Amino acid sequence: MKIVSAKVIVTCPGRNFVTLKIETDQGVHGIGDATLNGRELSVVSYLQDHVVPCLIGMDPQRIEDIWQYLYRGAYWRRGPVTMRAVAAVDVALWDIKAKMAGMPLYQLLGGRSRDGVMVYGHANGSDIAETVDAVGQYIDLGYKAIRAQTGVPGIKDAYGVGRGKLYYEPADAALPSVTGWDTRKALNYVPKLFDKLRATYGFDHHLLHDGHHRYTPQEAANLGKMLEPYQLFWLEDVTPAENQEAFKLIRQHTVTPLAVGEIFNTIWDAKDLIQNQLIDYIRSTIVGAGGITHLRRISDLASLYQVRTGCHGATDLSPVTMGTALHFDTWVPNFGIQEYMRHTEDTDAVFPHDYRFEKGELFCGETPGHGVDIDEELAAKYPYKPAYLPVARLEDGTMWNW
Ligand SMILES: O=C(O)C(=O)C[C@H](O)[C@H](O)CO
Ligand SMILES: [Mg+2]
Repeated sequence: MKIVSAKVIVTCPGRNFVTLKIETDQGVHGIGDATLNGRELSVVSYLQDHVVPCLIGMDPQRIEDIWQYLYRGAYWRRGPVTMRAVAAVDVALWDIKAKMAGMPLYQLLGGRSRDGVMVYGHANGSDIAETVDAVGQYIDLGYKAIRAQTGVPGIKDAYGVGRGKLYYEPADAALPSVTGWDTRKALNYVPKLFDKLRATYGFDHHLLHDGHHRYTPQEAANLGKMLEPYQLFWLEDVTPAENQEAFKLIRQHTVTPLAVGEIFNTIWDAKDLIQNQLIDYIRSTIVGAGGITHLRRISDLASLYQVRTGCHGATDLSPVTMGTALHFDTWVPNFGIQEYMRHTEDTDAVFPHDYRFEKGELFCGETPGHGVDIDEELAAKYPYKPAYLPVARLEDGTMWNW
């Protein structure tokens, strides 16, 4: 069996997506997601110019060997661009293998560990009252777990506050828009949100919050401690994870569960945090961390330390990643939760899929493969549009972490 073509498809049905379609001499094709939000074309070039020429003629059944070829063989390892390209190939090959076997992907991974996959949605509002209402709407939709982000008085365009109700899309301008940040204001305001949420809705639902890399370790520890009475499911990315020692300080001061890893690319980014039991949930997902082949290694390491998975699932991860992640979540023994930001109708039409939402859970389908395809004719109607993630500055103009 041979790979006869590998095509990179860029489409923007409301936001940009990069998709790799691999075709075989047996007429079976597979697709993988390669989207890197705000830096999409770098992965397009990596794939088109440097990966596709190597793939033609290879045996698509040799998933592990091709993974090693692309990872070791490049000499330059890791990084978001490389690992997204590797992920796209890997997922397309798993899709092909599962189609050839006539099985939904979760069966190939080892079969079902659960019926449905608990997801969390994103509730947000410009202030506490609006966010409390938004959380109520998610509860009404049947969600069991909800991430709550609020605008903070005095902070311009605080992280996580969208414009529509169920949709949130931060990559919104042809050049990065400038948002603000003020830790003091956030530390005074965010705990009040969770106080109000628990007073309004009680403790039956899981609540989550994303610090989006904004706090110093000491501030993060303080926030975690202040949030303890509200029993969060997790506090995410509360400080940047480049310096993983920082998490020791946070851990010493709070029992609020910690989640990290949506910007990690490999097991090497996560290894120390996991082995030192400094986090409770690992956020890496299929497209970010080298596909099924590599994410499986990360989750196996995590399982040794009772760290559970919490795959990233923002809108910049295409339905291909979502569908694949759901097969992974359905199998993975140490599953925690899956993030679920809904895609727009236009996106869903470009990527026909068989997963479905019901009562706070997502269910992968039984179609052979990962259950997601691309309508190339429709995709061609939505040409690429430059769109950047915002940047953040403090009040005095200092650059901060968005
Ligand atoms: O979904 C989350 O938790 C995020 O932090 C979303 C990220 O900002 C988004 O994926 C960036 O592209
Ligand atoms: Mg996040």
